[in-house]
Amino acid sequence: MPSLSEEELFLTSKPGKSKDKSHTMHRHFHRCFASTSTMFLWALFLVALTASYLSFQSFVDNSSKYLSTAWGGIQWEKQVRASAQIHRTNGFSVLVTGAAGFVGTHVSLALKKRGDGIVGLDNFNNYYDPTLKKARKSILNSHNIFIVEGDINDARMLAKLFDIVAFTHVMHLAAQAGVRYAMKNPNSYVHSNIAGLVTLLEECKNANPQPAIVWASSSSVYGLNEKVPFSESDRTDQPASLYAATKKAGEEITHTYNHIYGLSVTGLRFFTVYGPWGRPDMAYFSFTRNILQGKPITIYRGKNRVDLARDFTYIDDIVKGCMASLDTAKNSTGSGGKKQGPAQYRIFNLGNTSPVTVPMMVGILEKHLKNKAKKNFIEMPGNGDVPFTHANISSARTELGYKPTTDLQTGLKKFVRWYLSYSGYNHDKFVM
Ligand SMILES: O=C(O)[C@H]1O[C@H](OP(=O)(O)OP(=O)(O)OC[C@H]2O[C@@H](n3ccc(=O)[nH]c3=O)[C@H](O)[C@@H]2O)[C@H](O)[C@@H](O)[C@H]1O
Repeated sequence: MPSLSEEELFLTSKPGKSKDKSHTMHRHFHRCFASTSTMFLWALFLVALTASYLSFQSFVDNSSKYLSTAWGGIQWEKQVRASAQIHRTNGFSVLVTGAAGFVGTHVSLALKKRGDGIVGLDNFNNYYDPTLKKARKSILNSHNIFIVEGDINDARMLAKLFDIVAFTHVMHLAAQAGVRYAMKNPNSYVHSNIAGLVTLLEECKNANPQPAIVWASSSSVYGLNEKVPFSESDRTDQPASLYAATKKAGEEITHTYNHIYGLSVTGLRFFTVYGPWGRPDMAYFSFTRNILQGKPITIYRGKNRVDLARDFTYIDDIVKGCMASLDTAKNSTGSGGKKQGPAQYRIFNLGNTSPVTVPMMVGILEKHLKNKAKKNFIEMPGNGDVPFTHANISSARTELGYKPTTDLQTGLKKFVRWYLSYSGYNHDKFVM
């Protein structure tokens, strides 16, 4: 049986005029239906398009939930360029990652004050109160330093920055810090200290010219070592925390990029840095807050009630070490992602060389705060802490001219002055 055409399917047999009328009606109906079905197909197509867009978005969101999209556009590019402008002869143009962090803020200001160009980058995560990071950002902005809100895992954003500015240096300070928090949120350490580092190095290696890199490692890489003071040549293969392990991994990863791509790398092992605008998760900071609020503090002790000790290092000394590292960093040798010759690879301890016990640190705070602490002593939990740190700084002294000058008494006095002013305990204005 011959099959009926679509048109025929809609034509029922009615004689005469009525047939014609009905034919016309059916034609009209058919046209209507045909356009409805076209519309239906279009609607289906649009639904499918929207669905695939949404699922792509959710893929992007899921795979990069830390990434910010608060970048891009003509105005943004203008701000980046203006901030990177160099205002001294032979000055640098530096990308400072973690710029709204404790060390990042101080280093950015020091660079700006001497006429270097800086672009800051920070993801403003909530590891500790982002209000403090925003307050630091305001200070930086008031010194004409622009801070890009973004994550070092965002390769597109980094590529854009390197597109806009020929950075001479990268001061890489963005990291997941804190020794004990690594037990609560291990993935945040992998995200920032490993994945983020690799993403950043990939962009640095691709950049033309390649920047020289100075970055923050940590005294924690010495782990369970007992030989003191800690020297750069000592073993670093027995970390006590995941934080330490990721910093150690960072040293190996940067070495690889130095070896394969000719990136100039300087790793700085910071020793318990403290001072104004510091990190609220650190002991000296949280103890200060508790002492003022009349709350108890917990002081850890080692085996046989031995006091823990740290080579507390004042922020201004650390800044000098960072600046000297930038100043003495040789150019990277690669170009277009290819190594052209051997490049500089350095690691330095930046400590104070005079460890102080934690109870002594508390005593100094009590004096400056004119308040007694309510102390609870407990045995150090197995949470990644090490019993003591002590830096040998002879390498930094010889090669960087690094010479720490602030003892814990003086440094904590400055910190307390800042803290009282920042927290509104007094109206003494603290100027950076
Ligand atoms: O040099 C580093 O590489 C690291 O320095 C810093 O780590 P730490 O030296 O462990 O500083 P911090 O937490 O202030 O504890 C100080 C002392 O107080 C003790 N401590 C701590 C907390 C507490 O409640 N009680 C206590 O006794 C504690 O046991 C310790 O003995 C940075 O946080 C870290 O990011 C990294 O940069």
